[in-house]
Amino acid sequence: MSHHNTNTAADDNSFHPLGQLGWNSRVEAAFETVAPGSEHALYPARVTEARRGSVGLRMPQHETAKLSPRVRKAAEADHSTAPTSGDWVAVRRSGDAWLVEAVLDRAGTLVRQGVAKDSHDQVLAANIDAVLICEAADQGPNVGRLERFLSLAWASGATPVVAVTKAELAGDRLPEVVELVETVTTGADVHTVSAHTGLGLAELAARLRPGSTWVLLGTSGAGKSSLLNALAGDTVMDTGEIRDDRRGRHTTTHRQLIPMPGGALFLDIPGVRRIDVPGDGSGVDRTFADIGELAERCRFRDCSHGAEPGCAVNAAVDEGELDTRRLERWYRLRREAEWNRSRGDARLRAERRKEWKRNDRVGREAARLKRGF
Ligand SMILES: Nc1nc2c(ncn2[C@@H]2O[C@H](COP(=O)(O)OP(=O)(O)OP(=O)(O)O)[C@@H](O)[C@H]2O)c(=O)[nH]1
Ligand SMILES: [Zn+2]
Repeated sequence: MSHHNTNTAADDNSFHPLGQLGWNSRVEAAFETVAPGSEHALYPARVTEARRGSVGLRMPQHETAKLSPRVRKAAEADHSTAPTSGDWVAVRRSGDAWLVEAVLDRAGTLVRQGVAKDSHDQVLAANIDAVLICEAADQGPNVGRLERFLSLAWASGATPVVAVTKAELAGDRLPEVVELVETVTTGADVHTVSAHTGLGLAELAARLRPGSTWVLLGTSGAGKSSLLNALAGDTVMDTGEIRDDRRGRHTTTHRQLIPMPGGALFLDIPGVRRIDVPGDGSGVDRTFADIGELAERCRFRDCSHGAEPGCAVNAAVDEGELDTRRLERWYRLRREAEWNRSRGDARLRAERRKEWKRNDRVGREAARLKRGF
């Protein structure tokens, strides 16, 4: 397959030993903020896999590193600071082992909100530039699901790109499917592709800027693995049939940071299918930017788009420019985002209360010892 890169990298890092892993001037600057002040010799590395208490790394060779006491403690206090897939870290040698001394400042992060009351937000992937959202042409499309993936992607700070996969299976319905997808993908580009026929692959490959880091989102069976294999021109991921047939990984090496021929990288992170809307609501706002624009034209600044006069949102619905179902989904996702945030706040409050109680106890204990009884 040929690869045309229409976009040029902001800085050419192909000469750098870590250039193949997405090293760039931003990461270099982040590294420079921790390295000189350290008493140890520090080396930069990229996390490919987060495990319990340790991480898999590329530097550029594969290594495993444990967390330094400081990084471990910080992670215990705030889970979101734990090194995660895609993170750049500073490591040092300690005997035979590598130790993660610092997690470098992140750019885009894909965050899954804690679901249980006491669970923390989980950073699924760090330093991602783009999210490729896959939606199969023969299964809907499910626009509500797409909006959720888009909200998550926008909130990450990365650029979402939508792939309508398995295009050839939609037959005559394809234009209709793509049109429907486009009604909910304001601001995101849509590519119609087929891993089987090769349709649209060169155009999509052209989007994969060298050194950029991508994450795949999409429901099970959407064709993510097949698409990645087709883009790579190689079997880099197991696809549905193989998994079903052999109940094991077929690919020779399980690579979590998968290099594409053009120099882009795909982070393969397990368990990204369960999607909750990020609490800050910014992702939802970006996803529904079309409605946001309409709302700006309402007569009242605080219009609730109910029965108010001069409501531009309702006018758009009346004129058939805005689907009421999309409007309802916008309300629902905003409510969810709001709810998630308040829940997060409640959790923070509870944590703080616990900490105060602990400090109180420690203080009382110290006072008791001082009094000598
Ligand atoms: N006809 C056709 N089938 C496809 C295409 N892409 C993928 N498939 C099939 O769709 C099924 C699911 O594809 P996968 O690539 O495994 O899907 P996935 O999104 O990686 O699935 P999970 O790993 O479960 O999330 C497989 O049986 C593929 O062969 C395509 O372009 N055309
Ligand atoms: Zn209004």
